[in-house]
Amino acid sequence: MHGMWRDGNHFQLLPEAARFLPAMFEAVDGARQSVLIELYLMESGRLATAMIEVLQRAVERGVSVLLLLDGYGAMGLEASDRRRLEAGGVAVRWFNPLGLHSLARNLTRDHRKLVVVDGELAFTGGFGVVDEFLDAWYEVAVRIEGPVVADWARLFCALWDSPMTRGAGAPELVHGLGVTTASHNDYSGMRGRVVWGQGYRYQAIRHSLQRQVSGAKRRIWICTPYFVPTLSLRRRLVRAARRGVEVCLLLPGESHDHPGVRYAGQRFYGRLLRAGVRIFEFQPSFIHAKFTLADDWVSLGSCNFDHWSLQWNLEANQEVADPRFAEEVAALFQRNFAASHEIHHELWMRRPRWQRLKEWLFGTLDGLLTRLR
Ligand SMILES: O=P(O)(O)OC[C@H](O)CO
Repeated sequence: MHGMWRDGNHFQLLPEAARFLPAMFEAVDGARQSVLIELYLMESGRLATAMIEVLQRAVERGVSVLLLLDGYGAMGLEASDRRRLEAGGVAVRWFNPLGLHSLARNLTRDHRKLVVVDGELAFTGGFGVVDEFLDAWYEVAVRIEGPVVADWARLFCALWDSPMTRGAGAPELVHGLGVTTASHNDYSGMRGRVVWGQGYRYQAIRHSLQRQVSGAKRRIWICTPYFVPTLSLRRRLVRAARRGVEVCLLLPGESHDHPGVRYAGQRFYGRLLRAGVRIFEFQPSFIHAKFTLADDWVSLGSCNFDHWSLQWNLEANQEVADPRFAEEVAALFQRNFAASHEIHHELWMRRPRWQRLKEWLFGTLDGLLTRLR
C-alpha cells in the first residue's frame, strides 16, 4: 500500500547536480530489467541528449525503459528528440497534454520527479532534464534503497496506466513489472514513506507538512524556490515561531527564474519576521531545491510551497524519520544559510516603495491566479 511508513531503507542525500546526476546515470547504465522515469521538465539540450543516449543504451541491453513526461512541462523537448527516444525503443507517455479541456484540467500538471531502476533503487528531488540543472541552478536529490522503492514504482505504474496519459508507450507495459519489497539487512534501518498529492482529490503531502509544522518542538527549516504558501500554512509557521520553535526559511535571492513569484512571496515576509521567523535568501545561484526539516523528520521531493504544488499538481515526496539523516540535512541547511543573506525585520520594514509596489502587483496577480480553478 502507498503512504505506509516502512523500515529498513537507506537514504543518501545528494546535494548538487555534480553528485546526483552521475549517480543517476550510473544507476541507469547498470539497469538489468527496467527503468521508470517520471518528469515535469524535459527540454532539448546537453542534458536531454545525454539522458536519451543512456536510455537507448539500456534498451539495447534488453532493459524495459518507460518515460512519463508532463504534457506541458516537457513541451521544450523537440520533435527530433522525441523521435530519437521512440526510435531507440524508449516507451514514452505524456501526462495530460494541453487541449480543448476545461482550464482546471489543463492546469493539472504532473510535477513529480522520479527515477526507479530495477524496482530496487530510486531517486527523487527537484530535478528535471533541462540544462539549467547542469550548472546554473542549485538542486538536491535523494538516492533511495529499500522497501519504499516499491511504493515509488507503484506510484509510477498507477499513473502510467491511467486515463490521464497518452502516447505510443503501451499502458500494459507496467503490468507485471517486478518490484522489490524485501528489506535488506545491510541497510541502516531508516524509516521512510512516500507521500503524494493529486490536485484537490488527494493532498497527503500538504496535510503531512501541516501536521509537522504544527507539531514541531525544536526546528522547522524549509527550503523552497517558490514560496507563496497558503494562509493556513503561514498561520502555522507564525504560531510555531511564537511558541519558540526555530523557524527558518531558505529561499532564492535575486537569482530566480520567475522573479514575480519571489515578489509575490515577499509580501508575507513582514508578518513572518515579526513573529520571529528567520528568512535567508540564497546568494550563489538560483536555489530550486525543495526540502523540509521538522525536528528529525525530513521531506524531500517535487513539492513547492505554492498553491500549484500544495493544491493542484500531482506531486510526490520522500519522507524520512531518522535522526542520522536529519542531521545530514541540518548540516546542508547550515551550509546554505551561511551562503545566504539573512533578512532582518527592521531593515525589511524600511525597504523602498518600488519593492513594495512589486510585491503588491505580483501578490495581486497571484491572488487572481489562485482563484482560476
Ligand atoms: O516546477 P518546478 O519546481 O519543477 O520548476 C520548474 C520551473 O518552474 C521552470 O521554470
